[in-house]
Amino acid sequence: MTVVEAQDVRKSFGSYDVLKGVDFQANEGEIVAVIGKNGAGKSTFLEMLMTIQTPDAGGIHLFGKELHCLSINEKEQLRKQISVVLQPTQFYKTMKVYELLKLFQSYYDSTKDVNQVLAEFHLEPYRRTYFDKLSGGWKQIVSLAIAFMSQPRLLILDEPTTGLDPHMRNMLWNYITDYNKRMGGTVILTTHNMDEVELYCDKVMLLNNGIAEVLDTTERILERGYRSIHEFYLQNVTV
Ligand SMILES: Nc1ncnc2c1ncn2[C@@H]1O[C@H](COP(=O)(O)OP(=O)(O)OP(=O)(O)O)[C@@H](O)[C@H]1O
Repeated sequence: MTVVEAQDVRKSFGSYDVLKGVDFQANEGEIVAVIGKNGAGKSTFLEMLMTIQTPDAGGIHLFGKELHCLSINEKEQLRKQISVVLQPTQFYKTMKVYELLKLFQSYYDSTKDVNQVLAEFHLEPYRRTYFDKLSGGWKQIVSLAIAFMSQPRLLILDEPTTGLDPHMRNMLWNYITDYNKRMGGTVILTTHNMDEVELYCDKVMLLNNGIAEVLDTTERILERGYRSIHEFYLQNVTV
């Protein structure tokens, strides 16, 4: 089943054309990496899938529904099936880990038990720690635990592992791949780490000069003769 489909999506900020006609597709159960250099428009594209930005032209279908045609109410229903991990905002600072999970449990009307979530994510030692006092890695783990409170069909992650040490990165990816396998959930993420793309992602969209220059499986990209996804990136993206 197609979960996300974008056709000829365009977006400009002033005179700067960031996306010049992007085509994209993600199917149920796929882990898809959106890659490209700084400023390529990766976050802008993800924000459209999150329904917080609208394209200037082109269409986006989520779960078979064209976003442009939905009422506010229908959009809200659709958002319930999506979880996102963004950079945490100011308000997280003043809350303890347990309080944050409790808060999102009620926002999402989740049946998940907060104590169970704390145990699953090895967060028990930090339950009374203020979010702001956690290391960058644990902040990301808490953000992911929050995202999973709603048991989403689609998970969108903007640079989830940036700045994390190898163990924390590994832990985060274990949660993501486990969710993907257990629930058949679709994951779309941005990253600058090409090793992670090769290890964990089924599919890659390379954004370059405002278009999706490549949209293919990691397997097929490597079959073209690249020794790694890292090499593929370096050969296809100019500085
Ligand atoms: N709201 C906005 N107003 C004006 N320009 C914007 C806005 N949002 C993004 N941009 C510009 O659009 C371009 C694409 O930004 P975006 O954050 O999508 O890129 P990115 O590929 O995610 O980059 P990075 O890898 O550095 O995070 C950048 O030049 C950015 O400055």
